[in-house]
This record gives sequence, C-alpha cells and structure tokens, in this order.
Amino acid sequence: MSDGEQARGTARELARKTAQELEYSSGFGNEHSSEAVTGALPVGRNSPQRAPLGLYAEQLSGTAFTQPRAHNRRSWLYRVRPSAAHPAFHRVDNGALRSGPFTAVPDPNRLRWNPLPEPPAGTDFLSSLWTVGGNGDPLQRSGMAVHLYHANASMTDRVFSDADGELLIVPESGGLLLHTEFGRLAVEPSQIALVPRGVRFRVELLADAARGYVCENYGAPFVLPDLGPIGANGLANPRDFLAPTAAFEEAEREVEVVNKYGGNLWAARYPHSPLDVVAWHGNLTPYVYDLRRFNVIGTISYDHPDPSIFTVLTSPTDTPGLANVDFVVFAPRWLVGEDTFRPPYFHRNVMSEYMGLVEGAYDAKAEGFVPGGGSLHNMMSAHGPDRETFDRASAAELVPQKVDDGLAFMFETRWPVVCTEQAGAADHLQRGYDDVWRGLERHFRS
Ligand SMILES: O=C(O)Cc1cc(O)ccc1O
Ligand SMILES: [Fe+2]
Repeated sequence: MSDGEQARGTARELARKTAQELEYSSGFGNEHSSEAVTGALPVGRNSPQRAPLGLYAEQLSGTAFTQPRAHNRRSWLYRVRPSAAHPAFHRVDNGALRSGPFTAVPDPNRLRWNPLPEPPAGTDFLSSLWTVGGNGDPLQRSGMAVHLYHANASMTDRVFSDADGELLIVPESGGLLLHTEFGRLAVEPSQIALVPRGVRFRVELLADAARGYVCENYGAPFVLPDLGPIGANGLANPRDFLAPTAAFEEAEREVEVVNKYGGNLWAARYPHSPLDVVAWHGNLTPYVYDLRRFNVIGTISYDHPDPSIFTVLTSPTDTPGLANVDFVVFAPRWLVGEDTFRPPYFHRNVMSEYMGLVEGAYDAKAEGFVPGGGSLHNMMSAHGPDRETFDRASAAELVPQKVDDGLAFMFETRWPVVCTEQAGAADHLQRGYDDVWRGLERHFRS
C-alpha cells in the first residue's frame, strides 16, 4: 500500500467514526440552537455590542425579512471571522455543471440513462457534478436542476456554496460526511441531505466512491407538504429531520471557496477555513432525513392513488398546490387494492418527472431502470408501465402484496426539464427506450 493510500484509509476510518458519533438536533424548521463551546451563544439578543468569546455575529437569511412568520427562515451564526472578510472571487471552470436558463431545444421524447461512468482518480463531489437538465432561472429564484455526482475523493482544502439554490442530495451508493458551517451531517443511501442556499460545506467520502443525485432547487425552500384530510401526522414526520450540532474547523491554511453564482462557478482563496462557526441558532439549517422513516399512505380499497401522496418535501410557488419541485419517494409498502391495476397507470402529466433509483427495482419497470440511472418523462409525454409490467399486473392474482424490493424517487417539477447537451449525447443514454412500450397490442374488438 502506498503512503497516499494509507493516509486515505486512515482518514476514511476517522470519518466513519466521526459519522457514527454525531449528535443531531431534531425537528423540521424548528428554532434550533447549538454551541460547540459553552457560552458562545449570546443570551437574550442576537447581536450584543461584543459577541461572546470574541466571535463575530452574522445573520444568514433564507427568506425575505418580511415573509410571514410561518415561512420565515433565518439563522444567526457566531463565527471566528465574519464571512465578509474574504478576497475577490474569480471565475473558474464549470466542469460538467450546467445551470438555468437551459436553452437547448426541449425534447418530447421519453429518456432514460444508465449510471454515470467511473470518474478519473481524484474526483471530488464538486468536480464530479454532472448536470442532466433543468428549468427556470436561478437569478429569478425559480425552477430547478437535476445533477448527478460520482466521486472517489474527499474535498479537503476546498468548500462549496451554492448561491443559486438549495441542494437536495440523494446518495445511491457510498455514504457522505458533510462538513457544513452548521456542523457535520452523515448521509447514507436511503437517506437524504439538504444544504440551504449559500451554506458552505465540503464533502468527505465514507467509502472509496460515492454516487448519487442532486436536486438544485432555485425556488422557495423545501417544506413539508400540508396533510389536508390525512390529519396531523403522516408522510415525513417533522421530528425525523435532523439538524447538525455546531462544530468548527480551526484550519489556518489556504482553503479554496467555490461559489455557484448565477449559473457559474467562482472561487476565492481564503487564508483559513470558512467552516468556523462556533455556535448558531435559528430555523435555517442543513438537515438529514432517513427515507425509511417515511410513513407511506395508500389505498386500502381500490385504484392506484396519484403519487402526490408520496411527497416528502415540496418547494411551493405563488400558486397554491403548484410545486416548483416536489421530492417524492416510492418506499416499501403493501399493495392491497381490489380489482385494481396496481402499478403506476398510463398517463400524460402536465408536470415533468425525473426519476432515480436508490436500490432494487421500481414497480412500473420490469428492467432497464437501474440504481444510479435515471429517467425523464417530460410534460405531456406518455408513459407508465412497460409492456412486461402491464402484462404481469393485468394477470396477477390480487392477494396482498408487499413491494419492498426497491427505493425509487422522483423530482417532479412545474416546467419541462430541458436536457443539457451532454445528457442528450451521453454514451450512457439508453437508445431505444421507446421499445419498452412496444408490443402493447390491440385487445379491443368492436
Ligand atoms: O411515472 C412514474 O412512474 C411516476 C408515477 C407514479 C405513480 O404511482 C403514478 C403516477 C406517476 O407519474
Ligand atoms: Fe409518471
């Protein structure tokens, strides 16, 4: 084993131990507070004349100051240096990261991809980001983008922040340890992590490689959906969302800070780590959520309900019920519908659907939709069960059936997802996807 490999192995062990020992503060959108050093949080005010322990007080807002209290998100950070103390940012290469406005010709075809290929050695989370497509415009704070990552190195002396949107990270293989301004979060496949707009973080790998999906939400921050007649409980329960506890880095060495701003990457070299928040309080935080905690609701009589009942998080727009983007999960559940075609039905949807698979299989597709891959069924494109699934489900004996062989998800968005050139030309784009619906024969005879 080379010295480099040995050092990486030791770092990995340390990261795994850290991940296991992390403490969290629970509750979606709660007023959390945390201090890594006792006495670092001021009492009774946010901005005393001199903040405790010589720290700098700084507010980070996620909503306009004047948004109604129920929607308002902000946190106060008490840090070694104020964020304002930084050198100029300069444009750096965007790599395979693309951003709205997406200007390619919108494609009405159903598209499906295999997983991203192996990255070159030394590829970290940030440099591995590869954009599938998106919609809207980050400067209008509306729309979203779908990215994939496939990394085999940790970010050590560089951190990332995205001024264009919050990042919903959906790992598919390999765990991640996110070092954020608010503290550390560990996230494994079957869990998700969210990093709010502008929050700086670096990604350390908990395995030799890590692969997954990212929804970059340019719009209003994700919230839990209203429950309506479901009642006061159900779907994703607020207490299962975990915020970090404060932890800070004291590194007085050069750190590259990369900022996505207006669609491009900009970088500045700081003489220290900006992950230097000693204490914080507020309701704008990164968080993790375990999708296995999702309380799945479905029919106990007949018909296949619309997948909106599987919504984990929604980014609302000014139109009630119309999401900028929903994050929807197809988690293990029982199917008991009588006289019902149980898998997803054939449909054309005004919303646009990007789907990914964390593990196993998905009940609308017999094969070809694989973990780490993805599919895009854009506005009004006709899709649903493939022929094999249709035949099987039409003939199945309708005994109670547990669907527990996979975990799929969907980013469902109000506008068509316009693909990037690289996604449209990729080797891992499955040519011939239309064929999964071939052979759906005429049965009707007049
Ligand atoms: O297309 C898909 O597989 C997603 C989906 C699932 C479902 O249960 C109903 C509608 C729908 O779009
Ligand atoms: Fe669909």
